[in-house]
Amino acid sequence: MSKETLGFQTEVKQLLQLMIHSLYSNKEIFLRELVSNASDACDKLRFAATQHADLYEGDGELQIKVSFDKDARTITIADNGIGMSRDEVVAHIGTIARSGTKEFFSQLTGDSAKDSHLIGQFGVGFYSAFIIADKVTLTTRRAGEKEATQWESAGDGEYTLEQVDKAGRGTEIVLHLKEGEDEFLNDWRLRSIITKYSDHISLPILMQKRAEYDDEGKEIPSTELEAVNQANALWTRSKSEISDEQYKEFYKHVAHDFEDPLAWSHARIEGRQEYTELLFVPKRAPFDLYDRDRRHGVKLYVKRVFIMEDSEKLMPQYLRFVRGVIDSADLPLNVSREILQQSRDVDSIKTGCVKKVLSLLEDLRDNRADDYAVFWQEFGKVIKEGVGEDIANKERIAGLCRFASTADEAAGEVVGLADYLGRLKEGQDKIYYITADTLAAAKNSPHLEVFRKKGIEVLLLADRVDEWLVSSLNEFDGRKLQSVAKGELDLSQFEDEAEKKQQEEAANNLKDVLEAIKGALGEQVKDVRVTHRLTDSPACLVVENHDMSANLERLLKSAGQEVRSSKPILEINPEHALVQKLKAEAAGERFGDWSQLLLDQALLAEGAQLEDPAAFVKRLNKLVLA
Ligand SMILES: Nc1ncnc2c1ncn2[C@@H]1O[C@H](COP(=O)(O)OP(=O)(O)OP(=O)(O)O)[C@@H](O)[C@H]1O
Repeated sequence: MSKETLGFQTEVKQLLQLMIHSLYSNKEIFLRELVSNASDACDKLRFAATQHADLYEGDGELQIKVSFDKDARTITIADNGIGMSRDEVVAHIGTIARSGTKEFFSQLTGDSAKDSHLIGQFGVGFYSAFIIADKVTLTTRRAGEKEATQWESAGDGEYTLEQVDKAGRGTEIVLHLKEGEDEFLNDWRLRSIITKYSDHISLPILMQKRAEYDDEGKEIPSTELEAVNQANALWTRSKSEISDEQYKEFYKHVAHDFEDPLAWSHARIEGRQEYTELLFVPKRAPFDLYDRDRRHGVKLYVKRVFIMEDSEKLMPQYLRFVRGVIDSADLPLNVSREILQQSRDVDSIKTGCVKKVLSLLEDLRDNRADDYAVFWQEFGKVIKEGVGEDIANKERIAGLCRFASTADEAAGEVVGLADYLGRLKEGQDKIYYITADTLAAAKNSPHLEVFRKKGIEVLLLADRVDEWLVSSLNEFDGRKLQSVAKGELDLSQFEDEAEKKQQEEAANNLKDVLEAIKGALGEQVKDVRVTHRLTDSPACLVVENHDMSANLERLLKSAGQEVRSSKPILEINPEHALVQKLKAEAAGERFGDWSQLLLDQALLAEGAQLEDPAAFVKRLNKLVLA
């Protein structure tokens, strides 16, 4: 087949530009990325060969070779891993086959200073070659196939594809260096980059042996190769032999991340199941955190043979940001996805690893508050999913959660449930919260008025996932969670006799008016009653304890779900001037309008949309002008 020219996907062009700008000051990472890909390709071959040993084709020793040619001004990275077929080259190199990519790139502003941090969320990979090269030639032969494919591009929007001959399987990448990048045509420089970033790779990374000198000081060039790295899998070494730097570099390799991790846990577990886990918490959420098809999770190895990546079997959804490896000593090597789905052994590994991650996060929470704040900012909403998802660990996960609160509102700090319990008022036996669709709506909700007055703290829940969280968490540390917008409010333990008496009288005085309002509003409300929740507002809405909150109802409706509305109860503030006015107008012709206004403003205050806003405006104007 003759040479064909194809165009890059638009996003690839954008990625290349972004990368060259944002990574120029750290350009040596191209080698880490290419070596990392080569090592993944060898891992894949090793696994494929557990089923088809002939894939090794007499070239059994997996390795990566790095070389350079001063005269040609090229650097070559070659592996004898799985290689790629022509179709795979088109699919993987020249296209970014990740859903959400378009949306991600639409966030770019074109201002490289502003955009440069975004590259970290995306990962750099193969294209990082173009930071230092103005032409890249990739030649690859898929294991088990005869034909090889050559891909070549100057990174300017197009690439060529050609069928070629290649001696062995695997991939060879030749970088033709840009003007001014000659510092990389240097044995010492390349070796030190490999040691810095890729020492932990479990395969040997080979380079030509250093030149020796004869007695007369003449160079004897050697054609022998030697390993530049330690070439044993990092997680198999003992903790005391691994430096923080090495852990960080290993993380960047497994996670394809660009930044250091926030924390990690490394342990060898013995007992019913024997395995090693090395798990990392990233510092930043990837752009596709909420994408169901996202890739890159925890990698499963069996006796150091890579089996697969990104298995939900190894980490629950709410810990989907965790990266790293689990290496089992007991699972069979030819374990398939299907077997994994049902394996009890895998379940017990997962249970153990989840506990490790939770301990790691608790440690972060208790001992590294600033880092925990970073973590919470990035992954808090995902962790909250865990309260509903992981019943066995519900209480621990709830203990990790942070919420906005009415305590110290000015500081805008988020608080944990344990902090809340530590500040309970004398006689308080519940954890109070309010849900709303924005923090502002929660904060300004009329339901909080009496709590503010009495100095009782209320948690302000405004994340979508919060409704799910509170529906799964009835209590924490033995204390019930109670919505301030649900049920009859009983704060009698905080009230003195005089207050109680006054409330009773107020309710008695308004008895007839309550009935009249109820009559005027008809089917719109379940009941109308006097409240002690309010100090400043005339009215608010509540639902019964077992009913769905109005906020959840709105969330479900906006997600297109059909929900049976639960009728609210209108509670009115006997002290408020508007209510007093209503009482005075009880027999008047405007009573119906006043009642409707009371209901409508209570709805607006909790963030609801009126069914007939125009009628509301008309009614309001009529009453104002009367
Ligand atoms: N040396 C190689 N041998 C075989 N396949 C490779 C090789 N290098 C890259 N690939 C294929 O190309 C794909 C894209 O590589 P690229 O480095 O762009 O992204 P990645 O490594 O998958 O992820 P990230 O973008 O997060 O780094 C890889 O997933 C792999 O399928």
